[in-house]
Amino acid sequence: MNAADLAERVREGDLRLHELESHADPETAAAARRRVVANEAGTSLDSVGESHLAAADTESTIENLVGTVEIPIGVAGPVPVAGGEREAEHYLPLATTEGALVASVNRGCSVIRAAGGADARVTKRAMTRAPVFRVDGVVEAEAVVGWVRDHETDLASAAESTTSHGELVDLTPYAVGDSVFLRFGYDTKDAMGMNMATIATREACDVVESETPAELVALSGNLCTDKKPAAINAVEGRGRSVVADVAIPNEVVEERLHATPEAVAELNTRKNLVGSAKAGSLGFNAQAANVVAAAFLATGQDAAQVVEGSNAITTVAAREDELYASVSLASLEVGTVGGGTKLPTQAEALSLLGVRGGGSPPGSNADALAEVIAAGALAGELSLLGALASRHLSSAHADLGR
Ligand SMILES: CC(C)(COP(=O)([O-])OP(=O)([O-])OC[C@H]1O[C@@H](n2cnc3c(N)ncnc32)[C@H](O)[C@@H]1OP(=O)([O-])[O-])[C@@H](O)C(=O)NCCC(=O)NCCSC(=O)C[C@@](C)(O)CC(=O)[O-]
Ligand SMILES: NC(=O)C1=CN([C@@H]2O[C@H](COP(=O)(O)OP(=O)(O)OC[C@H]3O[C@@H](n4cnc5c(N)ncnc54)[C@H](OP(=O)(O)O)[C@@H]3O)[C@@H](O)[C@H]2O)C=CC1
Repeated sequence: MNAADLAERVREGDLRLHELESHADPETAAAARRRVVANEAGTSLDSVGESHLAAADTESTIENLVGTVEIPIGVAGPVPVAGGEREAEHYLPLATTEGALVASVNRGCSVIRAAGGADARVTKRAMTRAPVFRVDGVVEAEAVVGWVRDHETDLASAAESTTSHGELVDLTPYAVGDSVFLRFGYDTKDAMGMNMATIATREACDVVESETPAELVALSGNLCTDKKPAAINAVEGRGRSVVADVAIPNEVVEERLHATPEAVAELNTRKNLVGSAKAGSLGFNAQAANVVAAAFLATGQDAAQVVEGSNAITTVAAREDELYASVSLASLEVGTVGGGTKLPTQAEALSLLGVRGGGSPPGSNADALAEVIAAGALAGELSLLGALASRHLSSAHADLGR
């Protein structure tokens, strides 16, 4: 059946919009859906439908497909990074519609290059899922928590039976009145790991329910915390915790950022530390989310997790001959397998960074991705701090962003 006929059957109530793939190939189904939706809205979805991405290749990333949205992608760099896993110098792909962003990160990368490169380290790996259980009260909560502490190995065996890659590395119980939360943390290797951690935790919950009086209320009890601003992620970390730093000779700061090291350091204290504290912000940084979001879109990460990616602290210190700068991203959730990483353009962006697919050893590609994003975030911080210190922010955006 062709797209027009399928669209007609949907309009007649004979087929539901999300059932089209059962009656036609994925491309025809998407075309029919476009017709129905565009017709109802009295608009055109021709641009949305003009895609290089084959509908069949979107499987397991989308439902009710109508096409694609295009986001420009630029590159900043190359940015030399001496990471825990590897030393590399790559262009960082950034997908954004904010004029001046790539120029800014590019300038920051040029500063990092002139300084001889950034160091970066992943300091923690733990993708978390925290189910919530119902108990009678505090006495039962104590008993359940005690049982969980005594049976961590059993729970790890149950959880790890669902995956050949994931490892349970942390299990922290929290009791609140008649609720018990168990925050499971997994090393998910090269996967961002949210599906993996959720499936594994479901298995462990079955054991808790069969061996204790606790009753599962929800597999996610929001203490995980996924896709919501939360202090627990900023403090304990989630996904990968990663730090990047650089020491920049004073003359490079003055030449490329048009500000003195002292001015940049003072600005960082007043803006990123004092200002953020006064605002009650979880992000003690200037624009880490800009780089995280643009890198996430380019490389097929889950965009909603930019929320956690913005949990970053930027520190800057004017030393005798150099400016020390660092960015610590507490909860950067990235993968090089799974999710949107397999889509062709996103996979190419991962290839540009040399981190496409599973790493050897497993986890090393996702570590390297986290480290280069952290170095990119550092570049963004340096350039924006420079622009603010030299009063160039508004003119830069007037020139490049409108
Ligand atoms: C715009 C610049 C970089 C000019 O900076 P400049 O030093 O005047 O420019 P330049 O022409 O001398 O070039 C210096 C370097 O910048 C890069 N560069 C320069 N132009 C380009 C370009 N067209 N395309 C790519 N790269 C570019 C490039 O690396 C170049 O080095 P070169 O390669 O020539 O040796 C600077 O003024 C700047 O970084 N401004 C800050 C802009 C910024 O950071 N915007 C980010 C978004 S702001 C936001 O969303 C968050 C905010 C601000 O609300 C958060 C908060 O509250 O703080
Ligand atoms: N379920 C949920 O609650 C949520 C899901 N998501 C979505 O979850 C998806 C991401 O989940 P995620 O678990 O990362 O991905 P996938 O569900 O795509 O699973 C990836 C699988 O790849 C396998 N794998 C192969 N090689 C490797 C390797 N080198 N390292 C790690 N795993 C490897 C693993 O299989 P095996 O385990 O068998 O070893 C792993 O489970 C995204 O689409 C995201 O949007 C986001 C938020 C919440």
